[in-house]
Amino acid sequence: MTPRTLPIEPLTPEAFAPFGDVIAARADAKTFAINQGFATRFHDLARVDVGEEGGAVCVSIFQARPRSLPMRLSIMERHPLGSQAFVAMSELPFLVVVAPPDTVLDLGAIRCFRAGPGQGVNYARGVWHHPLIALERPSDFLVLDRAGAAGHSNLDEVDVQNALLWVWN
Ligand SMILES: NC(=O)N[C@@H](O)C(=O)O
Ligand code: NI
Repeated sequence: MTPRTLPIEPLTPEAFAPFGDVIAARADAKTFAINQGFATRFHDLARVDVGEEGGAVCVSIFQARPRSLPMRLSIMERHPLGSQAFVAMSELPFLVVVAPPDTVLDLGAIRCFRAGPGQGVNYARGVWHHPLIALERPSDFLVLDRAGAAGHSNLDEVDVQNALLWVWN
């Protein structure tokens, strides 16, 4: 395999649309002034899709340790029964590595986005992604994904170390 470095793309709703939603105070969001004008609601930003096979929304915090760059991708995973959202609770950037939700991972279709301060992502159900890639310092993430009955596997994984896919800073 020839080593390949993935370009790091800016995270925009349009570019990320094949993989899910960008969770942010987006310019294209439907907004409402609420709470007597003391807040603005950026409405309905992401599709939380966890109902397959009796699933329910699960709200968690991931305390993530930063990865060091350059980094070779190790694994790609997907959750066939539910979406998964990550919203940084710090002002730090993080990397989002994704591929389309085909049953078989397409190594050539893997893309890397950089989520900036104030941005989060919601992986649509079945979208391939690398496990959370936090940067710079330990940081917390709010995570919304699927809680389901035992015995319903919601995780497909592929070891991609031999694909020699790298992300640099
Ligand atoms: N293991 C776990 O819950 N996290 C992964 O699904 C991930 O995408 O980081
Ligand atoms: Ni995941």
